[in-house]
Amino acid sequence: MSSFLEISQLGKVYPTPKGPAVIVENFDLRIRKGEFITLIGHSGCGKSTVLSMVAGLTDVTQGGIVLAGKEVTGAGPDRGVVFQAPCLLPWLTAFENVLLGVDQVYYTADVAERRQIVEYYLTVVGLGDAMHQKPSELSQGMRQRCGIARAFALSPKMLLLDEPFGMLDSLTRVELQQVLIDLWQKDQKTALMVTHDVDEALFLSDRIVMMTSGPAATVGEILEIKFPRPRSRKQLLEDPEYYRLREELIGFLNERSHHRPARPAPTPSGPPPQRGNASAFSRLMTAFTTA
Ligand SMILES: Nc1ncnc2c1ncn2[C@@H]1O[C@H](COP(=O)(O)OP(=O)(O)OP(=O)(O)O)[C@@H](O)[C@H]1O
Repeated sequence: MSSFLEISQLGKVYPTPKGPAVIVENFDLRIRKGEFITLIGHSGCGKSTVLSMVAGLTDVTQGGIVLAGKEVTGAGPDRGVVFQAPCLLPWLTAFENVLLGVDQVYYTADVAERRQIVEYYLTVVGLGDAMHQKPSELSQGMRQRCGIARAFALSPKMLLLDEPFGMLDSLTRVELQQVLIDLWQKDQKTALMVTHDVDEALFLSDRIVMMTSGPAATVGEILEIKFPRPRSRKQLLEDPEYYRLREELIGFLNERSHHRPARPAPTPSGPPPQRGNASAFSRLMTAFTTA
């Protein structure tokens, strides 16, 4: 398979007062152009650390990352990052926040073209009527819509999303999953996203990468999600295959993620998962039935 992103033998060791903590070890993953990959695993296993190394925001201790044939050595506009909370500048409007990056990336385009790009993405994410409001005048969901618009407007080669819907209520979460996947499909982006939510992963992904629990977390299993696109949530929930895949994911998270050789390391194991998978499913079902 030809890879767009190649993560090879990736490792991360953090210095701690008790000595070096091996967080991620021998993490190998190849992602094709246009794929949507989610990373799932127990809280504290190292998902964000992997994403952050791909974003170039955290140094790599071992191994390497190659994006579109070029080694990742730091952050850059070829990777659009969306975090749980979209760091917007509070004194600028949503429009100006997105324009800030667009001005840098499309510096050869004229002003009207740049404004058109910003307006287009803010409208597509549903902020057409609120684009001239400041972050303090926007709801959490609207701010996250702005963060998504900003990431896509910069036309990155790859989208990196770290639990982008983690702070949203279930209805908004479901709405924004749809916004994200529609944009991803339209712009034909390659995406790597961290999530705790198995239903979110099943709805969005081409493949779900299950990470083993730390210390020294790595790729445990990879699940292929072959539901046709565009996906309808209703159809997924009526498909027995959905529940089989869901069982497999939960089974891995409950048991198999721990079944790896014990490795003495000075790091404490992470805290228990913040969101139970069963409750994530209930939230999704509630969102459906109340939508
Ligand atoms: N700068 C750092 N220095 C030392 N340890 C760190 C640092 N950053 C993260 N860690 C540790 O690395 C481990 C993995 O953290 P990370 O945030 O990548 O996990 P995660 O799987 O994304 O967690 P969650 O699902 O809770 O967001 C944790 O034990 C964390 O405490």
